[in-house]
Amino acid sequence: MQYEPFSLDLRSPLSTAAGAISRRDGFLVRVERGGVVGLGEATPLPGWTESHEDCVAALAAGRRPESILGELDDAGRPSHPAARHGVELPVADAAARAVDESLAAFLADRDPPETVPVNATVGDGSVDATAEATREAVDEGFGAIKVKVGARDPDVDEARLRAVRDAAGDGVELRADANGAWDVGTAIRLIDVAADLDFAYVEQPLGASEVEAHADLRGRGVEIALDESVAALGPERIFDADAADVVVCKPMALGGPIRTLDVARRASQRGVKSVVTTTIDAVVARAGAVHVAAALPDRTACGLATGSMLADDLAPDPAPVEDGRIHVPEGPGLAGDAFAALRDPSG
Ligand SMILES: O=C(O)CCC(=O)c1ccccc1C(=O)O
Ligand SMILES: [Mg+2]
Repeated sequence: MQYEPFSLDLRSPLSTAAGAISRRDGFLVRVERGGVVGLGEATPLPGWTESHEDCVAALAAGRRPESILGELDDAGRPSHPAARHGVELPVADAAARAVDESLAAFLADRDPPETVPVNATVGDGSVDATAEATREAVDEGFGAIKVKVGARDPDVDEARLRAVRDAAGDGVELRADANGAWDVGTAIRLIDVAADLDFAYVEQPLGASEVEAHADLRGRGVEIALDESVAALGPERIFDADAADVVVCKPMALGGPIRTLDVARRASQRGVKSVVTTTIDAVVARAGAVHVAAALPDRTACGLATGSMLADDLAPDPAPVEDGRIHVPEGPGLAGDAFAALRDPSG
């Protein structure tokens, strides 16, 4: 196993209620299996994964991939999800390449679709900037748009939600992500506005640990999606409390593509929908997440249109967004020969 660090700036910071994300520091990982080099990526984001420091320590030189895969916490969840993702992805990539299948086909129970629908991500901004970003997303062909809320006064967020629906028109699926910023009173108020505007879901209205309170917010005419809660407490806790209509599944936070698909399958068995998203990852992890989305048991727009947020990347994107959809790379593995230069250990 080899890993090398990278650092990528965002074109402009993504402003959220949990702070702005302006740079992504991670690791490109290579694992060789039976003469086949698999590619992976570990890009930690505190709040969803271990710290950068803990990720480095988990990947530290000389560690065997198997030991990283097996490192679990008391609840049986990966203790270093980003590092684990950095190992599980190349192992899966190499295995898929060895049998000449795309990663999606290798992971899925059935033939994966050729494309997956994705949502545009509109960061926090003024009412005008939010409306403008929404119009741009509609013009680009997105059929689903997620807007970040919770960073501003609730009156302003209410105006922003109305501006998004106005700018998007009736046919577009809308989502709002508060990143845990609201108290129960504010959440009820904004959830009722979102329901009135026919939003599909509100993501993480309350703090990550507030499982029961989230359960109480369901059934108000807009679905409740959980993201930080899934990363912090694990999916079982969410399922057991009936706390979510939708679980946000970030492969980087859940410990890899196979783990993520396992969570999505368990969700589906419980009637809970899954949405696969990135933590604004580089191109290798994004491609991995596209394959996971293609292998999902149900079809919902995923939060994978994050590549354009980066000013630079590790390689050209083999899975760009077109008309609100991403074409799933044909393979073998992650992206056929598209990542050949990254696979070369001397490069
Ligand atoms: O889901 C999306 O549309 C994009 C991904 C996204 O919003 C995100 C990106 C980095 C960290 C956290 C989040 C989040 O969903 O809260
Ligand atoms: Mg979120």
